[in-house]
Amino acid sequence: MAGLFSPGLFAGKVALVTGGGTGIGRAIAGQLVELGAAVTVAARRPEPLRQTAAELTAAGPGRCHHLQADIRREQDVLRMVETVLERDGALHLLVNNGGGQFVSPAADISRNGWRAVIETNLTGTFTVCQTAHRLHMRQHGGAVVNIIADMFRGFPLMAHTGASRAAVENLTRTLAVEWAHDGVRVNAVAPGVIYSASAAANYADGLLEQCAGELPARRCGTTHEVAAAVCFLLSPGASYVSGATLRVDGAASLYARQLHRVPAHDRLPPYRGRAGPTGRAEPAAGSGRSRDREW
Ligand SMILES: CCCCCCCCCCC/C=C/C(=O)SCCNC(=O)CCNC(=O)[C@H](O)C(C)(C)COP(=O)(O)OP(=O)(O)OC[C@H]1O[C@@H](n2cnc3c(N)ncnc32)[C@H](O)[C@@H]1OP(=O)(O)O
Ligand SMILES: NC(=O)C1=CN([C@@H]2O[C@H](COP(=O)(O)OP(=O)(O)OC[C@H]3O[C@@H](n4cnc5c(N)ncnc54)[C@H](OP(=O)(O)O)[C@@H]3O)[C@@H](O)[C@H]2O)C=CC1
Repeated sequence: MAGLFSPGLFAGKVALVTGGGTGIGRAIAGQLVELGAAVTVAARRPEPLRQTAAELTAAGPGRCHHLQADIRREQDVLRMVETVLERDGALHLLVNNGGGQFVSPAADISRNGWRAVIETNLTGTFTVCQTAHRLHMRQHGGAVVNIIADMFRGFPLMAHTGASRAAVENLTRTLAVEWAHDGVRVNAVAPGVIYSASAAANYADGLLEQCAGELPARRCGTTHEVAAAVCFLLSPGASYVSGATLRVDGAASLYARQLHRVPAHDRLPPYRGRAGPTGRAEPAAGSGRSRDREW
């Protein structure tokens, strides 16, 4: 992406990227460092964080620190934001990218599985936003980008992530209004199917490759394409953009194909009003059989 944004665009800016050790978060942190920011990447596993911070700092011209934190733990979030403020003296740019889910029919998601995803994607994102605002942005302004997902038509087989990401989109709009007078802009980026090592590993059996040929773009997105959108929203070029969701999906959210295919069935009989002259209901439209189930 070299050359897309002005060199030094984020010089003197302090950024925090959750989930910044891998995949999309790493690409976002990389572009911010390339544009001069002092970035902290935070997540649970220390090794990817350490490696990312070392590689990005070596590449410069900005620098990258790392910090272990679980966004589901309030104390971790407080320590994370306090550490950035103590070390770098400010927090101008926040990217809530840390998150995850698993593939499961809604009927089979355990209560704990549901809670794990909601607490990570929704409550974790809220806690980080609220803490960053309380400790710094309320007084000094800033820009926030929340990473969500393509849940605009629901998210069959990932109900927990669909619900949590839709909630974060709504939260984004609320915060954009509530925090406007503090000089804080809050936006969301909704990636479509993005090729990351984690996505490839978690969506097994070549699912991503299979998806690629069925997307309008005929390929998956790259982590760098998501990062470029995030950098735009964080930049002064987006100074009048707040409460928006930018879809980075090559039009996939407008296209019919989903992870889940509805099997052939005739379980949704039509309502036909009063029975006809025979007193008997007509057969269901489009079905050779009449199920005429009532409940
Ligand atoms: C042609 C177009 C078609 C479109 C097709 C689109 C397809 C691709 C779309 C891609 C969209 C998004 C992609 C990504 O986000 S990729 C990268 C994100 N990374 C991850 O999601 C990481 C993997 N996930 C996790 O780490 C976990 O799922 C979790 C988020 C839950 C992490 O929580 P935690 O570490 O706390 O997890 P625990 O192991 O403690 O489990 C907590 C409970 O959750 C249950 N669980 C966890 N994993 C699964 C699973 N795979 N299946 C079922 N249940 C799971 C676990 O059992 C615990 O519950 P119980 O105590 O009740 O057992
Ligand atoms: N790839 C895709 O197609 C899409 C991805 N997304 C979302 O974009 C984000 C990045 O995804 P991607 O880069 O593909 O996958 P990754 O798995 O590489 O990124 C998720 C990151 O979140 C971190 N994370 C997870 N749980 C927590 C937690 N409790 N506290 C702190 N950090 C946490 C992970 O690190 P660690 O496990 O060490 O904590 C990891 O670095 C995720 O939120 C993902 O759901 C949305 C739509 C599509």
